Amino acid sequence: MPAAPAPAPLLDPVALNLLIDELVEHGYSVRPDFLPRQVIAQLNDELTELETRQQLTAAGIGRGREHDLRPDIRGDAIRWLDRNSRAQRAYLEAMNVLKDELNRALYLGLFEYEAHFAHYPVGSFYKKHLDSFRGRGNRLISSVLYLNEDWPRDGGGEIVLYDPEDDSREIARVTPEAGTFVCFLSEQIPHEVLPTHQARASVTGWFRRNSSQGNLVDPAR
Ligand SMILES: O=C(O)CCC(=O)C(=O)O
Ligand SMILES: [Fe+2]
Repeated sequence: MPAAPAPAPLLDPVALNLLIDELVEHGYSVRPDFLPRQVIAQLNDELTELETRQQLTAAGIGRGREHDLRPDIRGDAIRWLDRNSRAQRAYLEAMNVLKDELNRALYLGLFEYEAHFAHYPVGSFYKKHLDSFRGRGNRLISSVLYLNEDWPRDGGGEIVLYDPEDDSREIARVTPEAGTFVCFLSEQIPHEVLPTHQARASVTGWFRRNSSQGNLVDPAR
């Protein structure tokens, strides 16, 4: 019996290498069409369904006890991934492959990935921020996967990345088009989400290293 053809890898090895090179050289990477279209479409359907059923929660800022709702700073609604669908598992599997590659190339000692769906309603935004405070954070690499197909030119909602040395200097502006994957060094790259003129769907996640302080393990969220 002829051997069954090997399934296509979830991540294209060439794209993976480009991502690592860009991350090392610039501190960020932008990769279009990073995952199979089907996975993106299923994640988008799942998020639409969660939104329709009102299963998303207004996002806040700060972690643990310092968590606070601040609609003047961020206006998205989120839900953490729970591996409850095939698409989520495919996505998390791809992030696991990426984590191993990052560890191999950058010796980061990453061992955990956390991610949530995010829905930005029309008019919402996320003001300029860092995902991790210098020295204190354990989020090392941030990732965003966009889910909206055919994002219009005037749709707004771009992510803007800024120079770590001068946070008024824009270094990249990316349209949130389905399949585009953005990642960057959490402790270094200030970024923001510009006001969106369309409902905007994404999966945001972080590769983390868990740092214990005394007996306290950092709260994951
Ligand atoms: O959705 C994006 O483009 C970025 C979101 C973000 O910065 C965050 O959730 O921390
Ligand atoms: Fe962020």
